[in-house]
Amino acid sequence: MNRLCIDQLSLAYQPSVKVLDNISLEISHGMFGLLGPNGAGKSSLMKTIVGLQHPNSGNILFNGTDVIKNPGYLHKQLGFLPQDFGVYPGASAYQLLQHLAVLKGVSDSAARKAQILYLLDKVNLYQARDKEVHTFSGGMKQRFGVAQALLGNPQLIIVDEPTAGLDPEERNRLNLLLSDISENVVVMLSTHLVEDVRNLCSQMAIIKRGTLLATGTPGEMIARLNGKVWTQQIDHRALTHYQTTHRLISQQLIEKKLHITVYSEIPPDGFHPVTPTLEHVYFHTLYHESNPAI
Ligand SMILES: Nc1ncnc2c1ncn2[C@@H]1O[C@H](COP(=O)(O)OP(=O)(O)OP(=O)(O)O)[C@@H](O)[C@H]1O
Repeated sequence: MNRLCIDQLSLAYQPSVKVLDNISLEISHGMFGLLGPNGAGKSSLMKTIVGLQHPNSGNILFNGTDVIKNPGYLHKQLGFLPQDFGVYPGASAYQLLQHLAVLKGVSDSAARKAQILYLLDKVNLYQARDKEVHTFSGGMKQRFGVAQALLGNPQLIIVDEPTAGLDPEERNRLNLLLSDISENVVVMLSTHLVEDVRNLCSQMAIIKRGTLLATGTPGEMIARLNGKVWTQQIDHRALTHYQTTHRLISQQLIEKKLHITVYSEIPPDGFHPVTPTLEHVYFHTLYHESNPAI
């Protein structure tokens, strides 16, 4: 079984500005979802794991081997899709994958060809295999990026917002592919789509300003909110009042009427209970777990 252990990892791009602050995570095979708002440190964590950033302190072990000291050990087993994935002009999808597969050590030419065609089919680019990648649409480039990350049967796959910019059909296709692959390998993905984490991930973490706020299985994290989420339709002029007197999780307009959802351990006056969702967990964690003032 593959296992990634991150132990007390800290990173600062500039002295005294910590982008990752003492992060510890134990991740086994399956899909691991990393949720957090813009600037939380998701990409920085991923870049540090793959060796593109050197941490200020802490350890990263993959299957027991220290990958900060032995980056070569991880690179042989790693597939990575960065957020800003660039491509060389002039090369077709097939040629570029061929080149990248050789770099990844897929030395048998028949196996290499079979794997490239399989992946092109899986990411729905088989018909476009002879087109130059730099002419692809944003969504096609993203799908190409996922294909290159899967070359060479990696044991650790790290994908930074893999479905960003994809239409719903392509998003589903990629999610299914990643889910299939994650049966035996570790797939870490960052996303802003709470729904994707709920549907796909067996483990997850929420980070904010470089700090780990919560980790667990989506089911466990939702269960912790059972009986503690309440909703009510309110007059929009009363919103400020509720913001100061209740732990607001979300506000939503439904047919032009303002509905608020709050966290409370006892039934608040005028509210009725709702079944908690991962979105409630996410916003409750972001707004209240790091600042349980009210
Ligand atoms: N190379 C860098 N030099 C200096 N600061 C950086 C660098 N890269 C990221 N940062 C800062 O580190 C913090 C975390 O950024 P990061 O890109 O890791 O967040 P993120 O959670 O991936 O955000 P997003 O969801 O917007 O992609 C931000 O404040 C960002 O400005």
